[in-house]
This record gives sequence, C-alpha cells and structure tokens, in this order.
Amino acid sequence: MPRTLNNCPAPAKLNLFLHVTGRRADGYHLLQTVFQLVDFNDLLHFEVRDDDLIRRSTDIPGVPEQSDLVVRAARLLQTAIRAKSSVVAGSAYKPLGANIGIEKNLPMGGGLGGGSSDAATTLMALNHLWQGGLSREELMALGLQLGADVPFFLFGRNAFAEGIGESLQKLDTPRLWFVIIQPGVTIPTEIIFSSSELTRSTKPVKMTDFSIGTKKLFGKNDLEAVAVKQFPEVAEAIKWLGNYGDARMTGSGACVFCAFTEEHQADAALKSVPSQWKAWKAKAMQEHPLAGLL
Ligand SMILES: C[C@](O)(CO)[C@H](O)COP(=O)(O)OP(=O)(O)OC[C@H]1O[C@@H](n2ccc(N)nc2=O)[C@H](O)[C@@H]1O
Ligand SMILES: Nc1ncnc2c1ncn2[C@@H]1O[C@H](COP(=O)(O)OP(=O)(O)OP(=O)(O)O)[C@@H](O)[C@H]1O
Repeated sequence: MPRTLNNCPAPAKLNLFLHVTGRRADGYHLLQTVFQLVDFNDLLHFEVRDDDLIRRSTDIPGVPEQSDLVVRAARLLQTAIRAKSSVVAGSAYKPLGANIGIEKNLPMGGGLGGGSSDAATTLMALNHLWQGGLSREELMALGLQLGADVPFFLFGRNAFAEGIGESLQKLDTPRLWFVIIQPGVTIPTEIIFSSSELTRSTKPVKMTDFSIGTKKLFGKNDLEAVAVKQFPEVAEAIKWLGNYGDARMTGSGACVFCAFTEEHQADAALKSVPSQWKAWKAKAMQEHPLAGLL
C-alpha cells in the first residue's frame, strides 16, 4: 500500500457564465453555471501517519490550520471511513492520519475555487492512500458539506451545474486558452451573494443552449455587477481585458478572464498585461488530473 502521494494538482475552475436563478429558504442561491477546469493549480503532498492525526505541514497566511478546507476535508473523510468500516468490518478498524503539504499558487478569494479544489484533491488522495473505498458519489456528498464548489472538482469533468452548484451534467467545452487577471483585491463570496443589489431572477437556460464563439462567451456572470460596484479594480481589469475579447469575472471574483482559440493570442495578451496586476495563461482541461484515482 503506498504511503505517500506527492505533487497532486488541485486545479482552478472558471465559471464560463453564472446565472443566479433563485434563492433557497436557507439563503443559498440557485445557480446555473458552466464549470471549466484549467491547468493552473495548487500542488498538494500527502504522507500517511500511523496515528490518527491530521497535520498541515505548510503554513498558509490568513488560514489557520484548523479551518483549512484541506484539514477539514481530511477529518470528514476519516469520520466517514470509520462509519463505513464499522458497518462492514466490525469494530477493529484503526483510523490513519496524514501530513499534508500545500503549495498555494491559486489566489485566495479569487473566484477560481482554490480552497474547494484543495479540499477535493484531499478527499481523492486520502481516500486512495487510506484505502477508504468511498465512491465518487459518496465523496461528492461529503464535499458538499465543505462548500458548494467541492462536488464539481470531484465530478472530474467540465460541467453544466444547477442547484447550488452540486447538480452536475458533464459537458464538452472547446479547447480554449485563457488569460486570467487578479485585479489586486480579494472578494469574500458571501459579500457578493448577500448584496441587496444582486439580480436573483435570471431566466433559466437549457444546457443544450450552451455554445461558445471565438470571441463571445455564452450568458453572463450575475455576480459581476455587484462586484464591480464595490470593487472598481475589477471593473478596470474587465475593461482592459475587454480589448481582447469578451472579458468577465469568474465565480464571485475577484479574478477576470478572457478566452482565446489560439495559444499565441493568449501569449500576446498576457505580455501586455499592466504590471500592477498578476496574470496567468491557462489551458482548458477536459478532465481532472486525479480522476483516475476514483
Ligand atoms: C460563486 C461560486 O464559486 C460559483 O462557482 C460558488 O457558488 C461558491 O462556492 P463556495 O466558495 O464553495 O461557496 P460556499 O463556501 O459553499 O459558500 C460561501 C457563501 O456563499 C454563499 N453562497 C454560495 C453558493 C451558493 N450557491 N449560494 C450562496 O448564497 C453563501 O452565503 C455561503 O455562505
Ligand atoms: N486550503 C485553502 N486554500 C484557500 N483558501 C482556504 C483554504 N482553506 C480555507 N480557505 C478559506 O476559504 C476562503 C476562500 O478561498 P478560495 O481560494 O477558495 O476562494 P475563491 O476562489 O473565491 O472560491 P470560490 O470560487 O469557491 O468562491 C479563503 O479566504 C480562506 O479563508
């Protein structure tokens, strides 16, 4: 049985569009979105411990160990495996622990789903190392307890999502290149969703309506109007990137992106990004790099 899994990617997602179609009684919003996986990622390293401790071996400024989604994911998985083993194998089950290292590349509060992706990678890697035997569906149900974006990363394919983001249908998306700009602000998701100015009644679309042109993306991001009002930096980045095509925000921001059909077009745009912003080029991926673990 392997004891370590190193260099496990936790890729970013882009919301190619994001429509808010309603609100549930618990305050969570009903969405329609297309999730696109891209090859820009955090890297996680896992080592099995024979005691049942979960330790984060790298510090993430601003994220205490106990509230890190990676640590919370590992604990949740431990509990689920323990519950499953006690049903299947009686009481002899001894839980294992893990040391988890995180190389953070994805900006936090960026709308790229970094924390959620780290959590999904943790669930996949530790389910494998601990031989937990949980199915993809079981992991997705656990992931939903950690955040609305986590099930998508476990689903492992680009998807049309509904509900709060957990009802997923696989979708083939074009092999595009993206330029992603971090406009220098961090936006907490709940600030955008709780705004009284948020449009919550966009008319639902059908998945079959989805199409993507070379310049024009389908739909819009309903969270963008709220974000640009509160964070002019986001508006500025969208305006600048809009010179190259249809630029928009991903998720609840702050990052903005533009799609390109050819890599050299993305390179040209990336080269001219003003130096006050961090920016990256990313390629569309068809599948999560760890999909094979499940
Ligand atoms: C904006 C998106 O990134 C789009 O992919 C997601 O919907 C957000 O997913 P996430 O970061 O995993 O979100 P969570 O950690 O579950 O929720 C953060 C906060 O956002 C709000 N929230 C989130 C998702 C959703 N469908 N409706 C909401 O109203 C809730 O106030 C919640 O307290
Ligand atoms: N491993 C982690 N990596 C990043 N953030 C984490 C992690 N664990 C907990 N968090 C918390 O989650 C918050 C959101 O971070 P994240 O990078 O997922 O934002 P995001 O990209 O805007 O997410 P989304 O697109 O899902 O709204 C952070 O501000 C941080 O407090």
